[in-house]
Amino acid sequence: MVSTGNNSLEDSIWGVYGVLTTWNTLLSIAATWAAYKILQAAYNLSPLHPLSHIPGPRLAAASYLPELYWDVVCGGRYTRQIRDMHRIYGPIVRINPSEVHCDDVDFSDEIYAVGGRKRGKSARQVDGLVLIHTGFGTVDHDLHRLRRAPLAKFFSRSMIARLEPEIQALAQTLCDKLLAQSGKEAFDLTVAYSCFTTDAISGYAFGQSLGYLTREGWYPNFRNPTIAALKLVYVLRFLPFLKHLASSAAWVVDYLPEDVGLVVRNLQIDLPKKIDAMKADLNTDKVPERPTIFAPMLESTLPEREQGTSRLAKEAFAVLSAGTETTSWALAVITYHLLEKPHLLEKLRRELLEAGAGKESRQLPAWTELEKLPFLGAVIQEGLRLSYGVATRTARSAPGETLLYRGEWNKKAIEYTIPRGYAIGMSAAIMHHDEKVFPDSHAFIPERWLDSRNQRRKEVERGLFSFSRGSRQCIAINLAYCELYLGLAALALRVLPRMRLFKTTEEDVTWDYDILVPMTKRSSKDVRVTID
Ligand code: HEM
Repeated sequence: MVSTGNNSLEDSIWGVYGVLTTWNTLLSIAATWAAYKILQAAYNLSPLHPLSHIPGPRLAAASYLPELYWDVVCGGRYTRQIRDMHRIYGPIVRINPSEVHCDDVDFSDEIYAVGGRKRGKSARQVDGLVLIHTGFGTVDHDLHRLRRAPLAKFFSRSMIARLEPEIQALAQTLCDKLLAQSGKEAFDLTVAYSCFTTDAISGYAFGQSLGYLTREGWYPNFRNPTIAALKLVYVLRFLPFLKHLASSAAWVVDYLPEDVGLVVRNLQIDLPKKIDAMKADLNTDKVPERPTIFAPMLESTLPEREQGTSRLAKEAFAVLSAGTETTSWALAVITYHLLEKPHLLEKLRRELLEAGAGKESRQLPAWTELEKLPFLGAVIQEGLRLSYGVATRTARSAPGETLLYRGEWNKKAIEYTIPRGYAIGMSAAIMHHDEKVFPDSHAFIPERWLDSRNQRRKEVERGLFSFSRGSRQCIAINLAYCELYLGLAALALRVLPRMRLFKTTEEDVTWDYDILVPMTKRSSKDVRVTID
């Protein structure tokens, strides 16, 4: 059909009209959204808001923009801003429209309470985690208790004591592998330690270790993919729907970079397979060769909806990722300082030798004996302090109580109420530099943990926040200490005297930004060493 001139003019007018209408609609939506946000910001700033009495920057009280800017645009730098806010506004500050931050260790037992006092997690904090439906990622107090109970038994002191021979053996394998680098080029020690901690937790939790220490070289390992996943935390906090894309990644696992593929394969393929096999074994009463983390979850009184394969796989994966980076980074920080200050290493070795450990011996004193050594314990505490564990704030909310803070600021008494349900948190990266508790806080000084009788100083111990506190503190403190005591003792006796730092300075172990865990300057190449 041939169109007339009138028709094409009419089409053009309708076309322009269509475009204008679409633009108008989009503009109206944008204007409505902007008006809504302005009204919301006005409410956040008004005396009507339940947090209006808490001091802090006005922009942070009005909107999440400062947090978005520092954590997403600048990459994990809001904790530093929060630290600076405390210097201006005091120990209690409002850091965003719905959250308060505290910098007073004396209030920590109220925020991280135990003994039947309910503590939820902040929903915004959990939104950044891919590991939804895990204990770690659970907002509600009661549901968290239900999910944590079977795991807590698995990580009890008596269970970990039974694991000691295995950790001893792994510590020696780590030393063998490090010594085999003798005369070779420099390598990344952080990655080597991560292979040790990954083998320990994977062997214990899944019945079969990932075997990174017995493989040639240090790659692939679990550190790189864990860091890659954690880098998304702040983006997901602002765009939480994106985390659901992760569930489709199993389809493309063969095309992903090797280390990212490793995470996806574990989470989406290998762990669900193990769980299904374990479920089948339980149905046939087959006794597993050794306990795994799945047995207590499947045999517990968890309701059936909590025992789905996908949820259990995520829970197991959370344990794997929480158990590797924290402990290995603490070991790396300790190693750096011992190599940088040889008199501390000498002192530590002397203590170990006096306790009966042989110079080149592969047999260490028992974990319980090592725990009695004051200087070894002090070195570990100081390493935990300067490695922070989780550097970012870990907020809690009290759904059933209003919290009352009483303290002092600028020599005046202050008092604030934190209304029920509102998140309030503390950050290890800030607390561990409280100069009142840890004078010269950036320096590595193990002696600060000991008094003149070589006993631990209680007031200093109270300042350590590495494992968090209360009902949601780290579930695997026993395992972490077991790895640190045995790993460090073996290293100090057999490897550290032959280890040299390579192009590594204090900057390479100093917190610069965070992605839950602390990160050093982006240009850093981690702790690199050679072996004589
Ligand atoms: C130096 C070593 C470690 C440090 C500093 C550390 C630190 C922490 C912190 C601060 C939390 C609380 C996080 C929050 O409040 O959101 C936590 C929770 C947790 N950690 Fe650790 N951790 C360490 C080792 C381990 C190990 C070896 C494992 C694994 C076996 C592990 C498994 C977990 C789990 C499962 C949770 C969640 C507990 C819950 O929500 O109930 N951690 N850890």
